Amino acid sequence: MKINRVVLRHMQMKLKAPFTTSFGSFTTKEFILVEAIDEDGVSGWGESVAFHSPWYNEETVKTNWHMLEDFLLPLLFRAPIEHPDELNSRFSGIRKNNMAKAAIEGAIWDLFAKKQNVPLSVALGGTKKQIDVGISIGIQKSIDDLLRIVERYACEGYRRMKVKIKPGWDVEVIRELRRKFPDVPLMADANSAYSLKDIERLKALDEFQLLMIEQPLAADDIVDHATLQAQLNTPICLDESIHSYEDARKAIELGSCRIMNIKIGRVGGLTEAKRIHDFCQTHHIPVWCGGMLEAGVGRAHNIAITTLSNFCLPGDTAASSYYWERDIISPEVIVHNGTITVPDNPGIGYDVDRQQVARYTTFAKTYRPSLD
Ligand SMILES: O=C(O)CCC(=O)C1=CC=C[C@@H](O)[C@@H]1C(=O)O
Ligand SMILES: [Mg+2]
Repeated sequence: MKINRVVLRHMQMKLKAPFTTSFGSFTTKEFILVEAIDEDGVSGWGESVAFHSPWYNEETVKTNWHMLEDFLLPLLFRAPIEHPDELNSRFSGIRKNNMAKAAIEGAIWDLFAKKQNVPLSVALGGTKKQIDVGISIGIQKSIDDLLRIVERYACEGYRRMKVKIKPGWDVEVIRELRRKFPDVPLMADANSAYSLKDIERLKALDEFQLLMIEQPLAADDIVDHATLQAQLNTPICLDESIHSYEDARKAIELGSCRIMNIKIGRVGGLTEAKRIHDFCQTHHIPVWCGGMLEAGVGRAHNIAITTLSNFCLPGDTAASSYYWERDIISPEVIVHNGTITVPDNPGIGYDVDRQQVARYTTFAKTYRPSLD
């Protein structure tokens, strides 16, 4: 594939409801939409999941734009691409900045699948035609508000409920949830709000048959998580701690987790996500696809990777309508009784709605290979 040009668009989409975690709350999602166009005029689409501020990891919308403009696109334009797997090594001289790498790599994977005339899921080696999905619910003002939201989405058939916890909003909240929903598949995401000093409080969650506790300790830790997992019956799931195949290998070797949340942007792209998936599969560690409040392009990539066989727990890929008044893809992502039917059109499988894209674009810039 010879890339003729890449368009970066800075997007702003208003969330239907504020998203609150132990770090704070926001109501608008800013992100970069990447369109890579080849010499035949075919477009591949990617979406950066970096937030406006560095609360989830060290990347932001602005750092991603800088990395794409000054480093990654010049490397992309340097030579034609036979297969998207090449980009991992082509970008290997750039440290970290995984979300920026994943944004352009995802666009190239979409373009590659379209050129092969196969769905992205098939190009990745996925086999599932339907995927089970869960829903992630931010911290609410009251337990009653949380119970009402869980009730609504359990009735809609979502296969798993993910609620946020933090010190002071944990044991009592989970107890009330279990009282009202004794059988609903339930997990808690702590977003690193605890330390080993809280071990007794975290052990108290063992009585509630949670599917997992996600990222209870520091975002860059795998050692203390191993100490904690040895004392918890509930499986620990790592999210923020896992940035690469190497991190996944070390976490499994140390026994830091029994489940892994794979986010394409956090690990640097679909190629690395697939490597981690395969490694976890050989070590009997189930994985699921985390979410980053993606718009439709990122959501489509998440659906495609979730068709790999070891994605055996429901992920955070809810319907477009859970986040947006109008998404940027057509058709939008629909969840029916907790499942998504995997599109079988070429590439990401959804059309990008250019009218909606234009509506949410605040500014855009086109990049071409330099003439030298
Ligand atoms: O995209 C979704 O619906 C899930 C969003 C979500 O739960 C998260 C996004 C980013 C950081 C966290 O707060 C949390 C997560 O850890 O997965
Ligand atoms: Mg998480």
